[in-house]
Amino acid sequence: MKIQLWSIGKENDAYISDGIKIFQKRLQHYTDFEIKLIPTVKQAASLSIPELKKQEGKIILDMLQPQDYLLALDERGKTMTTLQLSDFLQQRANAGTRQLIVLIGGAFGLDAAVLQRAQTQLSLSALTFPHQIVRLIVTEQLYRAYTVLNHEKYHHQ
Ligand SMILES: C[S@@+](CC[C@H](N)C(=O)[O-])C[C@H]1O[C@@H](n2cnc3c(N)ncnc32)[C@H](O)[C@@H]1O
Repeated sequence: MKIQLWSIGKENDAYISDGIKIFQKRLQHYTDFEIKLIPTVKQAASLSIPELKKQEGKIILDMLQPQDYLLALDERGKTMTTLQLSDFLQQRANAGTRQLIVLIGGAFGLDAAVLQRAQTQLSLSALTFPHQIVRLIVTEQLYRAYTVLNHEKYHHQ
């Protein structure tokens, strides 16, 4: 199963990109993993935040293939333990999902139409994190989940 991490926003700051590189490289031992950054829609004076989110949402919906499984990161979503995340990944692979899109919103979050398209909305916590930090957490958590599936000594209960 291919996993693509899509994230709205600018390039990572150095302190984030160093961490992501470490876990991305490790994760790639287990699965085909790619990160795609989607530039933020420029906030023109006439564009309200809901309009901006809608435009970003349209871009994402156009990028998605009908058969893609969309896992959207949203603080109001459901929480999972690391073991549940591993089970989720195994279930997706067993179900024949060819491409799992893990999506992180921009500064104003994800549009309602995108959240509706998502088969799963995942919350990392009730706290709001900056999207760059979410990129790092998600990459590490995917790596952690794959070490569980591969019985590697990384995750300790
Ligand atoms: C700065 S946050 C956006 C906050 C926005 N005000 C909202 O209500 O969604 C940017 C993105 O990071 C992700 N994010 C931030 N905190 C999160 C959390 N606790 N759980 C899951 N995703 C989170 C979401 O994808 C969110 O769209």
